[in-house]
Amino acid sequence: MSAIASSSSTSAPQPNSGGIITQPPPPSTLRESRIATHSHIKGLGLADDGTAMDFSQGFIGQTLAREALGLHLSLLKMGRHSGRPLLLVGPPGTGKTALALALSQELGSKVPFCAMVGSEVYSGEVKKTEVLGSCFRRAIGLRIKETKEVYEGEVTELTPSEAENPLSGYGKTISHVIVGLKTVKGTKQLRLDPSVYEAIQKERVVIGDVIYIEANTGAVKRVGRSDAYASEYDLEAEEYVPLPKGDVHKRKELVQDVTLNDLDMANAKPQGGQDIMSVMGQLVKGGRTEVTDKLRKEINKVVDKYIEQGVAELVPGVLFIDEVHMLDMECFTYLNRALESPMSPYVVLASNRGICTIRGTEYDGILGSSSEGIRSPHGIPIDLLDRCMIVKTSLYRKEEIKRILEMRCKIEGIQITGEALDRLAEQGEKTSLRFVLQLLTPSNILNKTKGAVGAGVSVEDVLELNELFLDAKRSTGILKDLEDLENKY
Ligand SMILES: Nc1ncnc2c1ncn2[C@@H]1O[C@H](COP(=O)(O)OP(=O)(O)OP(=O)(O)O)[C@@H](O)[C@H]1O
Repeated sequence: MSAIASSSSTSAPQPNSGGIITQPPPPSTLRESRIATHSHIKGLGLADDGTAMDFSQGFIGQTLAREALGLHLSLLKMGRHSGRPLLLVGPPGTGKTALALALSQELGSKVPFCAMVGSEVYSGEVKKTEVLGSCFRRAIGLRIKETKEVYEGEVTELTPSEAENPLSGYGKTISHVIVGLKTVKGTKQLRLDPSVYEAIQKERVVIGDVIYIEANTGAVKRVGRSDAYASEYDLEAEEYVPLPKGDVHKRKELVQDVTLNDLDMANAKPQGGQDIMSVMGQLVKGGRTEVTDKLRKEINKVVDKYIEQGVAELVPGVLFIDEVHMLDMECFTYLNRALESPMSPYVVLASNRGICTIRGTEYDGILGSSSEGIRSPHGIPIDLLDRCMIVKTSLYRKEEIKRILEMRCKIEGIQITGEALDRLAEQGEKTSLRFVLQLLTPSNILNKTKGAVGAGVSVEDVLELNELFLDAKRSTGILKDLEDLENKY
């Protein structure tokens, strides 16, 4: 019988010998909503000599900006970003977000990437600097190598055992679960705590999967599907792994990629179960419920110790702040300080504004006096601007817009005629790339509702859409006309 059978292991992460929890919760860097529009971007599309290829990895045009980012990428890979943020400036819809994403893709999936929008810092509940702080920590990775005692093998049996619920008298609960594990060398049957069963379910483990269970925490990790099942389907996205060698119960070197924010969250949440005794226990032991500066400092100390001992390695990632002009003076002061910290990620800022007021510097004084505030390029204080490496993006030509539209049509499965594409590209040159990209899906719906059979979205559909939707320029024009009319009478 297993040693963990009797231990009160829980699926909640437990502290390790260093006193902090290193078991990663689901990655906190996942943000998909803003990424979908950039699904065609797969990288910067640079040749080996660093020059931008005409059309590669989903990127068209913007060659100078791509090459500049390529150079930054090399600096980053050499670990020499030296706290200088990169600032992307240019008109709306010229690919600043796309460039930042491409940079993160070039760095690979193991390097954390955290994207935020400047206005996200404003909330009634959380301090602005707190939001910024947690984003900074989301963008700093830690690769931890630990040798742990594990039970590893292919699952041959998974039998939960039910019992009467002792608390309510109604319904049933799981009293334990029997898991059979097989390796090349042998097999073992484990009798495990119900919380481990929860962890098994969370990982969606089924018979035939290769898993390991950490002996002292009960954490379960699904490695993949056993090789023996490889011929089950002709086409599958499953990752197949060989049957583990050695004993089921062994010591194994595990590599975990976590972010500092993951560690903060895992250590801030109360540990233990939901029953009354655990809750009381947490109160007595001072169970923490929020991430405080003190907790972060404690974690930093342990992380420093790990790095010194060679157990962990710091992986600085990328923090992307879009619409940076939305930050205010307090945030910029925080940014300046955070950039100088030795644990700073690579910061990429983006703004589509020209000279504008820095938020937080304007005021309505007493006795009716007011100040317009400090005006600065891109709404960024001069001292921070001075530190930035600035890269400019420029407007697209008709031909480039046409190719980007063509690519998006392919990805979204939209059929469109050559003339309609030409028309949209022409319009994009006069309005913006984003506007015409946004017209693609509605034009397809319009075309389908008409029941038109043929080559797809036509010029008529595009013209009809133009009556339904206005671009920014036309909308401003209409407002101006109205104003003139009002002034006349
Ligand atoms: N050079 C390019 N090649 C391919 N697609 C592009 C290119 N530039 C922009 N796009 C696409 O155009 C759309 C708008 O670009 P993006 O959101 O990156 O612009 P932005 O400069 O960040 O705009 P804003 O200033 O309004 O935030 C996205 O779908 C993006 O993927």
